[in-house]
Amino acid sequence: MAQSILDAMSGASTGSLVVTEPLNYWGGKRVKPRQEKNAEPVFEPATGRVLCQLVPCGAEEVDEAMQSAHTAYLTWRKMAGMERARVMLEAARIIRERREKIAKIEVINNGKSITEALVDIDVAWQSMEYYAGLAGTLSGQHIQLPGGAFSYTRREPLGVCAGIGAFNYPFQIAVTKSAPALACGNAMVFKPSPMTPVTAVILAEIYKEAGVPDGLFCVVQGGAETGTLLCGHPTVAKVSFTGSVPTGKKIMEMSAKGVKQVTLELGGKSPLIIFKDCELENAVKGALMANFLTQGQVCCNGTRVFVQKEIMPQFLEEVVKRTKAIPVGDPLLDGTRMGALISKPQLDKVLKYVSQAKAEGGRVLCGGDPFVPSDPKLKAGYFMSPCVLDNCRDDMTCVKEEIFGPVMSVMPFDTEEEVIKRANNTTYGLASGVFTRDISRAHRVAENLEAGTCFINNYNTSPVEMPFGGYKNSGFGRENGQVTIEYYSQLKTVVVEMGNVESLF
Ligand SMILES: NC(=O)C1=CN([C@@H]2O[C@H](COP(=O)(O)OP(=O)(O)OC[C@H]3O[C@@H](n4cnc5c(N)ncnc54)[C@H](O)[C@@H]3O)[C@@H](O)[C@H]2O)C=CC1
Ligand SMILES: C[N+](C)(C)CCCC(=O)O
Repeated sequence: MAQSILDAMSGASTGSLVVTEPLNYWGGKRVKPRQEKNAEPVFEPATGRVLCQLVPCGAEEVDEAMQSAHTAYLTWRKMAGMERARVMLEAARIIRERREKIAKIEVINNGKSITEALVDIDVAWQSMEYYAGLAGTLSGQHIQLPGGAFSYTRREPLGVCAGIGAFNYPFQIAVTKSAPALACGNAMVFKPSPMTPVTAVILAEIYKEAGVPDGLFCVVQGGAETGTLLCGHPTVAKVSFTGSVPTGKKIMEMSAKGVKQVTLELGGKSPLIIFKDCELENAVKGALMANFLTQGQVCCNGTRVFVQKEIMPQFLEEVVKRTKAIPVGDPLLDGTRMGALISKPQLDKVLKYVSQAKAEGGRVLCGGDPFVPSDPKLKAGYFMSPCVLDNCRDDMTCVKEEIFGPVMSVMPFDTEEEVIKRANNTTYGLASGVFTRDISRAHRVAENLEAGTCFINNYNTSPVEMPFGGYKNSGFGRENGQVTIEYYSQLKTVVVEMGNVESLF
């Protein structure tokens, strides 16, 4: 059943898919929404056509999903880590087997190129394999106490966790949150972004096929209101959120009321520092990777590109040449490297940042305009040409605010000391990057940058083994890597007396 829905949907091409199957999932099956009168259209970014209807879940539906997740949790938490691992490895195998189909649907819903979506799905099954591998390793400590007494610690699950996702990596975010959660013995109720509701439910079906108890991974659809219901629900032990800083602050406030743990993966305005002793071609490639993946809608993008003055002309010439050569268009074509932005309002917002940059003294070296592909079916898609802005200053809006579009701002610098100060002059702290051939400088810069990640001589690589998360307003908690186990589990101390109780009373 689940596979036949996927097979049918993935037969589509750009401009032809209409999704009518229910997008909620709990109790081991897709669940029809109750409040059809609240339906809102979801658009295919490449064509501007309606892809499906989004019907937000209300309190009753969220409650049903929670109960279903809690029931599954009671079974799942009792299973040995190795048993959970076996189920998760099967889920990883199924994702891998269906990678092309899932990627295709992700592209139709999100607008990114198929080349990128395939990488996203590969990262998803790798994440599942990685946390399956860790599921059997959860363990505690044995502590010897006087008189033969001792204590030991147990790493236990938290319970039902809520996951709230952004639109830019819909399937991958659902896996990045649920894989470590499930490995630790938790259940998860996940709410995707209302703009990208289609692929999370495919993950739910894959988990079911792999053998998780019904309800272990539930999907509820909706926007801010449904998200609020999740954060306030008494069953929820932890909220893991990916999205913007303003929403992250609200999530934290709401979670505080129930003393729920939170992980916040928020936005950024990351610096990429290119020294004159770098290998220029790699630095240029790195700058493109730091700015143009997923049409620039990536939280950890290095959008403030600081280039040492002496190499500025060569850098600009090369970066502009390569940016102009990026093939923009139908995201399902193999040759396309940049697809459509997520929505019309997002496209308008990004274009406005470009005009404002011009008004504030920036110079557009290329792109920054709406792009209309020649294919008639793409005429109403949300495309723009990737943009390089020169002549930027630290006080310009395009340098201070997260644009979330394909816009690179370039600024000159003189010295290491100066550039570190300028790079850190932001409330964000998600990522950073440095290109240099001087290894002492590379590590010194990495140490001094206030960010959760520093890439040396590359940018935006994302192996699942390494922790990812923010400093400052970019959030806290980590995703990926071993450390995430700590964010999805809690420690119990068991104290064992071997002698008589020495009472003071
Ligand atoms: N650090 C990270 O890992 C990542 C961060 N982001 C950040 O996310 C932003 C873009 O994503 P968007 O989807 O536009 O962000 P957003 O903050 O508008 O929405 C994110 C999610 O929160 C939900 N939501 C909105 N208001 C809510 C509320 N009051 N209570 C509960 N849930 C609520 C939305 O429905 C959506 O599922 C950018 O700022 C970007 O930097 C995006 C991807 C990764
Ligand atoms: C996959 N990667 C590293 C390009 C981006 C991951 C963070 C995000 O979801 O925006």
